[in-house]
Amino acid sequence: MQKQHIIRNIIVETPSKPGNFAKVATAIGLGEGDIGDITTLKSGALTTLRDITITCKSIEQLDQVIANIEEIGNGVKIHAVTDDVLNAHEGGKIAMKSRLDVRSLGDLQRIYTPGVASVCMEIYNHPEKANYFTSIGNSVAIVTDGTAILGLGNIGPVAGMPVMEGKAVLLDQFVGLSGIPILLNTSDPDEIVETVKHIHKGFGAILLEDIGSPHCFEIEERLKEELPIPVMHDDQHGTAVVALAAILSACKATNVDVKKAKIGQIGLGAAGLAICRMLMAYGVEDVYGLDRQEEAQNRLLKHGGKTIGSLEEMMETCDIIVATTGVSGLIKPEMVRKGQIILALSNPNPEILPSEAIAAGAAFAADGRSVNNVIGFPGIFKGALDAGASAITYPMLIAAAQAIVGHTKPGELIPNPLDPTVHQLVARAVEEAANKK
Ligand SMILES: NC(=O)c1ccc[n+]([C@@H]2O[C@H](COP(=O)([O-])OP(=O)(O)OC[C@H]3O[C@@H](n4cnc5c(N)ncnc54)[C@H](O)[C@@H]3O)[C@@H](O)[C@H]2O)c1
Ligand SMILES: O=C(O)C[C@H](O)C(=O)O
Ligand SMILES: [Mg+2]
Repeated sequence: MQKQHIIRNIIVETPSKPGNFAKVATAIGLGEGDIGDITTLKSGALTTLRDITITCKSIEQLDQVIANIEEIGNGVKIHAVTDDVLNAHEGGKIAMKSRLDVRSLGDLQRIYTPGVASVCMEIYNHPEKANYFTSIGNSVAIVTDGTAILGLGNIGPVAGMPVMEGKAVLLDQFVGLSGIPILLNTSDPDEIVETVKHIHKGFGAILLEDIGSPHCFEIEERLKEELPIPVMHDDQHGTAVVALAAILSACKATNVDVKKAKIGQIGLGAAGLAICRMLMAYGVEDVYGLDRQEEAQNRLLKHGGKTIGSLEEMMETCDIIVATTGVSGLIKPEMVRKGQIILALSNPNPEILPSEAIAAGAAFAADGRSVNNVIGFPGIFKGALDAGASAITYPMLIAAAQAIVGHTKPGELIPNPLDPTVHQLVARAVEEAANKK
């Protein structure tokens, strides 16, 4: 099991004189806490109250940070230490809400009975009208069996629900789609395929999330074949789109021809195999893969990739390294080659911290927080639904990656996911690519 990040909010009062906040920041830094958002809650003549978000690697480190701040004295006081991450999850992050108000009898008759019967019959007689007169075309089922929740492993679908709710929040806020988590009490491929087939009619598309390998491959393939709506396993193809985009941006910045570069993928599970397949579909000639499981390596060979003997050999051979193993700290700084591009994408902790990789000589380095499928999946689903596509194809995924690259600032690997334009651009590119077929 992975070690966790401890995120806490410290409410600190300081005398309203220059330099006092600097003392608090130094105390946090000396305890190796990482400062995030800072909100001034009160700015009085005598004292100032701030809410400071900090991230620590352990509870012991958090205790050290708190002790450091308390030691400052001279009017610097901690009022509270709160767990805002946990608080934000109270009651869950999503809710099914009505878009219409029911205020009068007329509303009731229009929205519900008897009015609704005529809409039912309209759809019965013209099934395609369900797209206009229901929310189906705007709804995405977020399906998990809980077998590969982030890099936390098989913690089950209920423990994975906060991730599924998170994906729903992102679909809503970035592209206006309704994401509805479906938690499966089975990880048997036959049962999953059967269940999704039975419930698909209520959805415009199916997003498979955090389903472990190798069963995720069979499940996605079968559902794609058997359902008339888009199905995409986000950990495979959403991740592959974003990894391709980051690689293209890094190559642009370093004048490297991506198709001629040697690219090494460590971890050939859901994300890793899809990244290799995406790179090969883009035209990269030398894609090398490494996994501790032989069957995962064989899968890559079947898809036309190459394997390599060891982690050390891969780090020596390849110009670009992508890692999706779920193993924090797997890549040691001494393995990094000067000028390498390193994407250590495992969440919640990367195979090597970007700062360590850069200090060890990498030209570009990023982790799974910045190179994250959040940049891809909302626009991919929106574009596919807007196009009325029955499937999500490689040309649509490559168009998504190119839209991301087109919106990336020089010197950066990936755009800011909070920039709403990027999701609109991805959606438009995917829709256009779908319509080209
Ligand atoms: N940044 C993103 O957007 C993003 C998206 C998807 C997945 N991920 C991360 O990628 C990681 C893997 O996710 P997944 O869904 O592919 O899981 P997975 O279980 O399908 O794949 C992990 C693979 O890594 C291999 N592996 C483990 N330790 C290894 C080692 N020491 N050397 C070589 N191979 C090793 C395993 O055998 C397995 O095949 C997770 O941490 C997840 O959070 C990140
Ligand atoms: O959920 C994320 O942050 C990205 C990805 O889907 C993952 O499983 O790590
Ligand atoms: Mg995931």
